Formats: sequence, C-alpha cells, structure tokens
Amino acid sequence: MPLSANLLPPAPPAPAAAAARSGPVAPTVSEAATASSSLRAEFSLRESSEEAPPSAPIGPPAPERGSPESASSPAGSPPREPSAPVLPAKPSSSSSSEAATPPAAQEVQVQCMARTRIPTAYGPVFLHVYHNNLDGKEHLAIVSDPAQLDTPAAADTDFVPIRSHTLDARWHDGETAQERITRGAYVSRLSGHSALPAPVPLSPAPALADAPLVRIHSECFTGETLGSLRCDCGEQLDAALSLIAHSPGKRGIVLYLRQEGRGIGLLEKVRAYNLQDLGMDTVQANLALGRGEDERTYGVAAAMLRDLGVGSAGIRLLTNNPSKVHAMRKEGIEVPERVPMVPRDWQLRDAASHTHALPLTAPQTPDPAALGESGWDARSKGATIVGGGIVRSEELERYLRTKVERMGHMLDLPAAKRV
Ligand SMILES: Nc1nc2c(ncn2[C@@H]2O[C@H](COP(=O)(O)OP(=O)(O)OP(=O)(O)O)[C@@H](O)[C@H]2O)c(=O)[nH]1
Repeated sequence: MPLSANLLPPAPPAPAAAAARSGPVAPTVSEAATASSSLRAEFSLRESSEEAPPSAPIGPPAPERGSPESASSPAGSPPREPSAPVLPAKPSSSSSSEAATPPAAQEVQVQCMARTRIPTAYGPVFLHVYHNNLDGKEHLAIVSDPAQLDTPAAADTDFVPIRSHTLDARWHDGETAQERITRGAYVSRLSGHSALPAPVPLSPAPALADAPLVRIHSECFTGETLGSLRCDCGEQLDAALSLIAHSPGKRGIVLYLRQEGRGIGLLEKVRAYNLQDLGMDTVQANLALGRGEDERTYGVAAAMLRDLGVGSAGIRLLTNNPSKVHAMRKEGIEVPERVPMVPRDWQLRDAASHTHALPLTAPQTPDPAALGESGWDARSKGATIVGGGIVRSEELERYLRTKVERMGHMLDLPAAKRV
C-alpha cells in the first residue's frame, strides 16, 4: 500500500539555517542555557530533554519553591520523590535583553537528589543523581572511593571521603534515618544488617587534601550504548573509570553531563552524521546545521565538583580538550594537572611503530596482550561498553584527527602509519 501524503515525513530543514528548523523543535542544552530568565528562575525537577518538549514533562513534578514539604506529589497520591531542600529562586524577568544574557556561573546551583553503590567491572562506584536550577537535566557524578565502604573506624584517619554536601545536609526538621539512608546519605556498606545514616556535615563541605582524578564526560548515546565506531566516547568513559580504578586509593570522579552531541542534542547529532557521510567533518557538520562547533557549558559541572568537596583541592583533569581546562579555571576550580587521554588504538600504534605497521582491518576486539591482564579481566566481566576494549575504524580515525587538527585537542597524532 502506498504511503498516504499525511504519513510522509516532513520536509527536512535547510541545513544552513538553524533558525529555519521546521517542526516543533524542543530546547537543546544550549538553548536551555540561554533561555529566558523566567525559565531559569524555575528549579525544575522534571527532565526536559531535547526529546521531550516542556509541555510534556517526563519524570517527577517540580516542587513549589519556598516550601520543601510541597515538593510531594498531588493530594491522594504517594509522594513521587522525597522532598529536597529547594534552591533559592532567581528573580524572574521577561526582559528580552536579560533573556539573551547567559546566567552568571555563580548563579548555578545543584542539589544531589540520591546516591547509590553500583558494582562495575572496575570495582564499586557511587552514582549520584543531581538536579540543578539551569537546565532541568539529571546530570550524574560517578564517584570512585572504595574506602567509603569500610566501616568508619577502619578508615584511615586522614581519609576525607568524596561525598555530596547537598545530599548529606539535613533536608528538613525531623528527617528520619530511613529517609537519609533511602536517598544514599549513609556511611559504610549498606546491607540488610548494616545501615548507618551519614552525619549532617558541617558547612561548607570539607575540602579534600589531594586533587583527585576527574573526567568531565559528555553523554553520547551512539558511542556509549550502541558502541558506534564513529567516535571514541564509549572508550573514553571506560578508560576514565579504568584509570581511576588503577590510581592510588582508586579515588576519582566521572561527571556524566547530559550534553549529548557536544550540546546540540541527539536529534541534531543524527543530522550532523548524515552531513558527515556527505564528506563534512564534525565541525563543518555542526556549522552547516547552524549550530556552534561545541555548545557545551560547564557551570553545572563546576558546581557539582564544589558540592563533592573538590573546589579548593583542585582536580587532575582527564582530558585532551583545552576548553574544559579553561572552563574549570574560569569557574575557580584549580587544575594542577591535565592527564591526557590517548586513544587506545593510537597508543597501540605508537608502540607498533617501533616494530611493524598494523593492518587497518585489525579486529575490533581488544587484544588481551595489549590490554594487560587486568584490562582483559575487566573486559571479560563487563557486559556493556564499559569494560570493553579498543575501538578502531576509519570513521573514528577521521573523528579523532578532526579533534586534533580543527578543535585544538592536545594530542600527538600517532606515529604508526597503517598499511
Ligand atoms: N555534534 C557532534 N557531537 C559528537 C559527535 N561525535 C561525538 N559527539 C559528542 O561529543 C561529545 C564528546 O566530546 P569529545 O570531543 O569526544 O570529548 P571532549 O569532551 O570534547 O574532549 P576530551 O575530554 O578530550 O575527550 C559527546 O557529547 C558526544 O555525543 C559528532 O560527530 N558530532
């Protein structure tokens, strides 16, 4: 049966004009970041992702400001989430000049809503779910700090755990131990026999003595979930967790920011891929869509790091991207060290350049010898991309070279030439 006219997809938008994008286009991260100040005044607890327009929110309803108790769900239904302390409201304004001004970094506030232990191929981590007053997205902090699983008495005396100040704070008078434990404000290992609520911390959050390894990672559905070989995002997530797990004390943080497609969102990234298939590189494709080459912002990331106590100790930042280093320093987060993330394939090729060139058709599966015993162990345990190995493809090679040659990423191109 032929497709009837009203089942046909809408005409594609003109690539060169973002303003001409047709159809109900939902806000992206960058649009959210520069949205009107009246929108910014809302501390929205709903998820207003690129895929879900604000008129159809997914997730828990926003609490009313000024009344933590009123954060519960409508009368008659059970509360959909515990009432959290509510961030101070920002002045609302409909002035267009104010609307065009991005919010100052110090205005960004975050609230860790919950934390839980996740056993991974690299050991246990604590997943923290954050809300913020800027973009309505649930950004994540993945904290590795296995000493926190010890009983407090067994912990080293100098031990300053990486913990969220806003999570551990008292949310309301009369808060119960069960409430604290349910949201993850507990110490030691939680079990059916052991449940110790965390003490309410002093203010401000205690500073860590050392600068932990930190990765500020941006969401990539295609790379991390599908294992796409167009990019190395899945490998980078895996590499960050692996590097932290192999560092002294295994302490570190991976911030997982919901800034899909360098901030343009999944929909636009998918369009950009089609333009890349026509011959554009990642930068050209973004620009042809009328977008910035990179629309990410890092104010929320900095606020999350401060909440985790690393504001003054600084961070050892796992990145090749100079913008992230600059952004952190601008936010007042010290970066005493940048730790490069060399693609595993390039590491192998550099090593191989001393012996022989690798064929381009080399298998995509990791080489146990190259990964080392621990890497191979991790791979065999990992069921998904995290715990995976080396990614390699012609498209990935183009993607990586564009980052170095067009985006200023601080990486040496590999010495080994393919045959
Ligand atoms: N627009 C666009 N975004 C992409 C593409 N491939 C991956 N991404 C996104 O790029 C982001 C990851 O950025 P990278 O440049 O790999 O890493 P980085 O964070 O800038 O830099 P490093 O810290 O050095 O890894 C994620 O949000 C991905 O979704 C692409 O072809 N086009």
